[in-house]
Amino acid sequence: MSRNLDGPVQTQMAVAIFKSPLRGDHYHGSKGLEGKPAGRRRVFVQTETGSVLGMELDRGDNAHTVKRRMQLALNVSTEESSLTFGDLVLNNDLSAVRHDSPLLLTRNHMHRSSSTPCLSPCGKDIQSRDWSDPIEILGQSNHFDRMRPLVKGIAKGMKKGVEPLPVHSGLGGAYYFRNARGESVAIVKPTDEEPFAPNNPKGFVGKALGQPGLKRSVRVGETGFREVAAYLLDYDHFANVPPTALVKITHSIFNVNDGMNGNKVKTKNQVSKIASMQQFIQHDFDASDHGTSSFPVSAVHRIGILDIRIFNTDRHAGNLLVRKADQSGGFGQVELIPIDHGLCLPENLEDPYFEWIHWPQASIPFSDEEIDYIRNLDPLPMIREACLRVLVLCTVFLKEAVSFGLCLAEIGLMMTREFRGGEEEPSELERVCIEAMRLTVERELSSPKNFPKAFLGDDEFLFDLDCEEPDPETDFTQKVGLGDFATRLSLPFGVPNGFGRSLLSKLEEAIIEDDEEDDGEEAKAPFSKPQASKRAPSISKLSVSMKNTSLDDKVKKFPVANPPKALVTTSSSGHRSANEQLPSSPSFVKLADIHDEDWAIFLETFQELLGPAFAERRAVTSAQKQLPRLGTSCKF
Ligand SMILES: Nc1ncnc2c1ncn2[C@@H]1O[C@H](COP(=O)(O)OP(=O)(O)OP(=O)(O)O)[C@@H](O)[C@H]1O
Repeated sequence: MSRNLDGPVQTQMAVAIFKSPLRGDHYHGSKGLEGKPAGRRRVFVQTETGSVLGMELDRGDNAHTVKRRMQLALNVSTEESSLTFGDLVLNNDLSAVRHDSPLLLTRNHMHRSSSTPCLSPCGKDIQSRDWSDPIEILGQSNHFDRMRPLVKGIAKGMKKGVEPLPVHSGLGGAYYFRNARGESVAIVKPTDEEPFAPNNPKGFVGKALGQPGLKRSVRVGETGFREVAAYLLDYDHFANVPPTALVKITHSIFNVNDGMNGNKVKTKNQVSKIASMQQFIQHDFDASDHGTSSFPVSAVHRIGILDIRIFNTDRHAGNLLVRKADQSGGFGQVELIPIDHGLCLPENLEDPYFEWIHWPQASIPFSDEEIDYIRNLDPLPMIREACLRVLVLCTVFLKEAVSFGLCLAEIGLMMTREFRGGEEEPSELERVCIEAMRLTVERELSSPKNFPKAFLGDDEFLFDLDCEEPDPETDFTQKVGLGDFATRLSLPFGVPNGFGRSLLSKLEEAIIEDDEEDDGEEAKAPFSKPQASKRAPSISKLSVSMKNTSLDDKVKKFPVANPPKALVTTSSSGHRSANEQLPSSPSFVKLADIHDEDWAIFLETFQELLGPAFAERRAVTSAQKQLPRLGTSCKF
């Protein structure tokens, strides 16, 4: 991808979700998302420390005028700052910005650390300069209609002085907002109070918005939009995700740290935040408190289908609320409500977490209705490019797996990484991606004119295009083998006249050097733009054959980091340095590194490779005789 993912400054809030009203009644993707923005639009500008100002844009406004208003209203310096709208840096023209969009204002060229006082307002009365209502839904979609009565109810409650209740569980700041009768009706999670975000109230601080967060592939401040994305992607309310919207909300309950060391500011002023707001669902337990055998197969399947599609990295039992269907107290069927989708749609493939993977329900074949639902799915382009690629890939994967006849557990297992001897290995899905990347590269290399595109930006050249004879010692194609899949597929990986072979061997040499240089680098800047020389390594990691993969040792294993749950169990007292605490999960596959022009060919190749991979998975499942026999005859 040509886009710079070196994100803190340039790509903060994934807001393409708001580019288009989503089609309300259907789950097929909308291809033509662009619409003409109106002349007058209101937007919500957030600083990287979380302060938010609503403002109305006129046709003649530009990035400079927005910055100027921010400076006047919040008394922040806007020199050397960038205004961004999702992946787009707004240099001047604001025509791409749509009504009700959140924009982000960040400082350039600044090392952000826990001690960095980023654009902070200096105690001015922001609210007197902000014309917007106490709660405003961001984005226009009829999917948010279900939130409107809720918002009204909360506004009435606020008028009557009903205070929200802070939620003590979880790592992020969260609040139950209540209606005038004092009933909790929504859970609100401000984006700047997420774990490690500047205003986290539980001591997990140390990052600016836009930096890698609890999961390296999910930036701080962007979990809220994922919560909304999960709701919007839950077409037909199939998995039962509670209605969720992004809001701009003003209240004195919210937490503000002093911007330097995470200490809470004592005076409780009204403060505006951008937050996810989700309908509060009355429930009796969560799935960690309850035997799973009473969970309906269809509920598990539906949630699993969503999790696979959105590559959920956080489906632990606590994120499944359980409500007794029979409120009379009988121990009958229950309803499952999936919550907390802030860590779905990572920018790179990670190790997902699917609590349901070993539940017997997940090994029951999909029903006809579920298969129909999956067949009709179409990825909806509505989010940051890198996450969109994960969504597209996972939707294709799900559809193909179901056509092949795999069950939920098999699909989930293919996505899950293995830990051997305390080290992490790529999942089967990642191996297929790696192989597809390799074949894509080889296809590119078979066409000399295209060579630079596979690895480099349009104006960057890394290797001499000389034409040496292939050296069997260094011949990359021989060394890595093409794997069972490639040979079965008869893809055009042959490289004419030794030309590409020579290039490939050079490439591998460069990769090895580069990998050596890179060690440690990535940990520091996981979102840094892949430089020409840095794109290759992720492609090099495809030095695998699919089965009994002999990955190069350098890329094969990564020490297992503490999973995020380890953080959950630690006490929330005291401040956590994000750098100390962040788990370091390796990225074997960076979909964002694939050049735009190669994406389609990669996807096609990926799809072609899936059949053999599914067959292997099926063979493994059949061989696992020790598993309990599961089939449609199981009773739940
Ligand atoms: N829609 C909802 N309805 C009712 N209760 C909810 C809802 N969403 C969350 N909760 C409650 O709030 C708690 C915290 O929410 P959530 O897990 O989403 O926060 P979090 O800070 O992201 O947590 P974690 O750190 O575990 O990921 C949940 O354990 C659950 O009890």
